[in-house]
Amino acid sequence: MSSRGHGRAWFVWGVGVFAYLIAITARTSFGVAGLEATARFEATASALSAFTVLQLLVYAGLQIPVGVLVDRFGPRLMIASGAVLMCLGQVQLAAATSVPAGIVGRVLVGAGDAMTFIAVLRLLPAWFPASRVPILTQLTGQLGQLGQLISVIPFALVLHAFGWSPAFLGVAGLSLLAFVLAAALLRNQPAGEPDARMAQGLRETATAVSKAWKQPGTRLGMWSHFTTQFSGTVFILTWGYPFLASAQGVDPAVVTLLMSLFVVVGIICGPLLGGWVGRHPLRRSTMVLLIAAAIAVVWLATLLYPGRSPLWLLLVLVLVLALGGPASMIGFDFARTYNPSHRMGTATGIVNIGGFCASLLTMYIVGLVLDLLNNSGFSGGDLYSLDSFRIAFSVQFIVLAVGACGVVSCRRAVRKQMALEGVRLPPLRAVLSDNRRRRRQYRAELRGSRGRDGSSGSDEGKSTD
Ligand SMILES: N[C@@H](Cc1c[nH]cn1)C(=O)NCC(=O)O
Repeated sequence: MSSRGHGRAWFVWGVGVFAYLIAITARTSFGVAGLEATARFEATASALSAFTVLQLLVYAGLQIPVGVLVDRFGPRLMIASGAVLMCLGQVQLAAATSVPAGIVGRVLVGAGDAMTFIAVLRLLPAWFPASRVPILTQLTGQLGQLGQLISVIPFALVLHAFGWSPAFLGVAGLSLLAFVLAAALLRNQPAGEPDARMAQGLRETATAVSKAWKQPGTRLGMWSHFTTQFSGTVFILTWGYPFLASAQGVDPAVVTLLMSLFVVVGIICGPLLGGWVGRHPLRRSTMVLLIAAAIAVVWLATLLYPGRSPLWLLLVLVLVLALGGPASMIGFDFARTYNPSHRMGTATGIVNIGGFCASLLTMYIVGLVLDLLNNSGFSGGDLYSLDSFRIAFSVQFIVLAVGACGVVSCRRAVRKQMALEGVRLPPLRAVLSDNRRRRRQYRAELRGSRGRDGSSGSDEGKSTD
């Protein structure tokens, strides 16, 4: 690609990331306005939680249809249409004064949001060389999370200074801007490149979905997303705040700081993980399992700690949970590398269902267990008591175990398929000892060459896995 073509690729990616960032702002803004929503809609806590649950249900339910539509119509149309839906949803919310009217707004936002991320990921292989895609996938996911900060800072400021309608109209304005940029500047692929869109009828669509699902690499992506994303999502969107502030007695300002760390950790670790995945494509599922194990261990330590956990342990908890976001992006890398480009949207949609289903399920069960313990008298009248959270949060170990079993069993199927294609995976132990041997050899050569002429040696050899 020419340097002009390169510039254009970064520009297209920038517009896509902006649209995704605004989708995250639209997704998270309602959570910031919880107290105002209670007063405006005169709603109970469970009616308010219906807003979030419904929005996420719409989001998860639309993933496969949207994936199919991305393959059919291309990312530009989907990103622009998603921005229009989110804009309409925020305008509806700005005007709504009853729970049903508010829910209509959130459903529109959930639908528009569902159309954005998959379509933005679909732009990457069309505009960039394959070697850059893993890092750019990570960067897309992490930069998008900055949308949460827009909700927490400028949106909250406008909400408190000018009220409900101006704040939501402001987010509607940002979605309108995303629409204009996408419609005017996005292109599905560089000029002169073949158009990967597939015009297909119902029967071909069903076949495409079934082929994407039958590909074990797609399911490996879905279980990877399922296993790594949910714990952090549940923590950030629902139960993290009451757990830290009420059960652990952390100062609210420190809680806000801990929650903001999520975004920062993702931005730092995402590209590192993306680079690692690019260098070790045959060890992606091992990384997924290691991060899932780290999440299980840090939860075990926090929930078993006698009494309230010290701040350092809560900090480690937040750091490890935040790693789950970048780790879940490995799932999309599986979808991309195990499916042809004309089926990538569909496969990405299947992967994206994993983490959001696990999150919805866990959010619901944790709430249910907290309610049950409170109604039984176990919580001593404190819905958010530490002992109740210890029991309720333990549900996560079951979800993690189910996810890890899914990863291991799909990985076996993928490896069997690779063996049939003649790709042999060297055992991890052999790779690690080979790496150690190369490092020793490199150091010895370096010492030798320094001894001879004082010059430095060549770069360290890359690992072979
Ligand atoms: N795994 C997330 C993205 C992410 C990255 N860091 C934290 N979260 C994901 O699946 N995103 C899809 C979306 O629509 O946001």
